[in-house]
Amino acid sequence: MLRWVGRGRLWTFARVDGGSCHRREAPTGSTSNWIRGQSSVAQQPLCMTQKPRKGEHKWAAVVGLEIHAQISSNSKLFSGSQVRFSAPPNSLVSFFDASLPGTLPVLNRRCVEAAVMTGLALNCHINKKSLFDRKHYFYADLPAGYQITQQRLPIAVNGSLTYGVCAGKKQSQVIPKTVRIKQIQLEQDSGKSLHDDLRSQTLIDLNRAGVGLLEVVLEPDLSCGEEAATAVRELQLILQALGTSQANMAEGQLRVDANISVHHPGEPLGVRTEVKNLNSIRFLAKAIDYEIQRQINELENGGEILNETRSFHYQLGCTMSMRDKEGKQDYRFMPEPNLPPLVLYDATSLPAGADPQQVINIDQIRETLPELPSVTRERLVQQYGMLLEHSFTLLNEVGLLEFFQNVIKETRAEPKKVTSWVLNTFLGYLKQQNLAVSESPVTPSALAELLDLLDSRTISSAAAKQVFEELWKREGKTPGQIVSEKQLELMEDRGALEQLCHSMMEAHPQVVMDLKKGNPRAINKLIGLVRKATQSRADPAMIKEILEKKLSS
Ligand SMILES: Nc1ncnc2c1ncn2[C@@H]1O[C@H](COP(=O)(O)OP(=O)(O)OP(=O)(O)O)[C@@H](O)[C@H]1O
Ligand SMILES: [Mg+2]
Ligand SMILES: [Mg+2]
Repeated sequence: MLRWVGRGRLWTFARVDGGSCHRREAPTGSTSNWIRGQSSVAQQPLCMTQKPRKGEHKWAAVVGLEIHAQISSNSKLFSGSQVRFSAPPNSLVSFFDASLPGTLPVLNRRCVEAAVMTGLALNCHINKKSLFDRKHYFYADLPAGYQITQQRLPIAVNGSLTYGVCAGKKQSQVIPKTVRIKQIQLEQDSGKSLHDDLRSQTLIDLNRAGVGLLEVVLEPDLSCGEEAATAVRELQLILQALGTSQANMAEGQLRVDANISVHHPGEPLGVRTEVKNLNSIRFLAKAIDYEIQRQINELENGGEILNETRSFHYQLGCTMSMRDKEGKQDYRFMPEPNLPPLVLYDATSLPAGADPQQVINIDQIRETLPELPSVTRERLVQQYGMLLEHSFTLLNEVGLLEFFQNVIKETRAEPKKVTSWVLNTFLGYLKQQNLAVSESPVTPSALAELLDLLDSRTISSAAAKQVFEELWKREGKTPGQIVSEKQLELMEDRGALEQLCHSMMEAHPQVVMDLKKGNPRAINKLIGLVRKATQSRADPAMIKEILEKKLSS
């Protein structure tokens, strides 16, 4: 472990016991409910349909995001060191990553292909020639004193990202929105500083130093935390579908800087603050909404907004100033002298007889683009007749779409029935116990078998719920075994059911009276009583038919 003594000043290389360094826990938090309005009542975003708070109507908020996504690649952007999360500190560091003199960068082809693929998926123009620059700043986890990035001429520009925000009474309406993408640039990640406040020292881990990043810079088109959260979630799904980044925020593979300002509508944009390193979608939304409100309050009280960098304190739920009010940092950008321009080809420019191993062909990458989340949602709506908001839920929960598709493959039940069981019952149980899809005790095959039993009218839907509950107990029994052990088969004996209906009517003359007086709810009461008596084994439709016949005779 490298030790940085006296935070911010001197630093020396020293070896410390491997076990003495602890990863600072990244703020976690479920991202599962991100689309359903994250903001607390105290921090309502301006863009929502609720009544604005006092003073808010005079202000418009502007949000622009810089999103850093770690590229899924076996090795780093300019060195052959492995890329792996949670490896022992400083075990994945080449001489180049540690900036030893005389080492030179060698561009990783995979990272370039990932950037092109992401650019194409985000409707960007891919620059056939892009350049690398050095961005200088001093920090202990940046051993070279500069980061190689693409400031002057990035690999992709002028794209767009379309996402859907839920609205309406039950949030069941999906409003499509688009945010422009200014550029996507390739750059190196920095190392990690691990602050040990007890011993007043900072430990440096260079495993992350030099990992390839895609910086996606959005134009300031967003207007509140919820919009930002939804856009980032969509980008996350796109990156995961492309396989260009695992984009797991809890593991720091996707980090967001949020630039925020407020202004009076019709007037120029206000001064922006930048809230750095937000690594949970929930906190991103919270931080933005807090910061918007803070700026409004500040300006309403005669104060001014400083162009400063802030951090979000996720326990207190507020943003705090990180750096001095010294204006914009001078990064002393300069061309990277050790890297030539990055040249890409397409059908129009590919030299005849070019070795495919030596060139990167944009058209070829375009052909390998997989189905993107927006297309998957449309397909789900078309193929299975589900509501658009249901397709959103299926994609939002990690692994849920795959689970759904596996159930569909194995069951004869109608897709609508499968959708309802997966989204209501299955997801409901998962949420209640805070489990991920991969941790579910119920497998797709088990649910498919259960739905088949329901479809073939072997069991009633109430009995199916009972079977599901049993499956959830992880006792290793199949739905068929549970049904026969608990004798849950639908009651086929019509004579016995008629008898039961008869005695139930005799035992509850008041309900029968109510029914005769025209109270439509009374029949449900009788059906309920009969079903209870049969432990939900009787078909409610058959009970209803028998009762109606008896009542009219
Ligand atoms: N007035 C504004 N209010 C809110 N966001 C803004 C405003 N002006 C610009 N932005 C956003 O700020 C971000 C600027 O990012 P960019 O990478 O270009 O520069 P930077 O923040 O100065 O540099 P760095 O990469 O060092 O953070 C963009 O996402 C842009 O949309
Ligand atoms: Mg930037
Ligand atoms: Mg910035």
